[in-house]
Amino acid sequence: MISLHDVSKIFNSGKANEYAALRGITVDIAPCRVTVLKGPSGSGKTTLLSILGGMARPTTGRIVLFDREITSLPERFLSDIRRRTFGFIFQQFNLIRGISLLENVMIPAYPMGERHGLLKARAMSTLEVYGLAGRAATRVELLSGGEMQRAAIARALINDPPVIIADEPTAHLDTKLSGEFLDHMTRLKDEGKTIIMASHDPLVIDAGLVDRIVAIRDGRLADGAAP
Ligand SMILES: Nc1ncnc2c1ncn2[C@@H]1O[C@H](COP(=O)(O)OP(=O)(O)OP(=O)(O)O)[C@@H](O)[C@H]1O
Repeated sequence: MISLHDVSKIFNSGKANEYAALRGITVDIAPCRVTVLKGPSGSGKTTLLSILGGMARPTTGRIVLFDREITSLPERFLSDIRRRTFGFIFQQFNLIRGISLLENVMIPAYPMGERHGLLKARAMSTLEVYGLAGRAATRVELLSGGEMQRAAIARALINDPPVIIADEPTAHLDTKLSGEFLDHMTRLKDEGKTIIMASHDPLVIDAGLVDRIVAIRDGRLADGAAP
């Protein structure tokens, strides 16, 4: 469903500090499966996730999403595809402090132009699924760690994207919360979502829900990794 063909990402191209974060990556992400990008710090996992999720463009190579080449689409088309296709869960969750949980969850849907009342009702029912409806008006910085984690998942789901992308989602969670996070991902997988996570956490890598591990080292697929 997402195919990268010979993708590279060069930062600071042509300058003294030029750096090749990804080199010659060819990979196919299967639908309705859980794929984990595994590799040491600095190996290129976040860069690869950003390219898979349409948040960054490759320097060279091609991206095909649902049989459509999206490599060179103008930003306005790409951002529309990004919003409809992907839900993002960031390391440390990146919730916006100072505003309520409900507003945080609604933010990714604002550009879709839906009527405010409808969007609010949808956000509330998503919060209900995650046991957070009673906390909707609470500023996010007042939530517990577990609530923040569920809030981040709810926000990623607000546009009902087919693909969830999570960058080191358990890096700042204890074992119990990490297990709960994986339980949520298992349920989403059962609902047919495609899940792509970057992680070097053994709890994630060895989890039963993982269908495929893509190992990365120094910006390349590690030896033996099939596309
Ligand atoms: N905007 C940028 N400009 C220059 N170099 C960058 C930029 N973003 C990433 N890099 C470099 O590219 C390499 C890969 O970074 P990336 O964040 O993808 O690795 P990672 O595997 O996700 O690491 P971590 O597990 O520490 O998050 C690193 O050496 C990083 O310093």
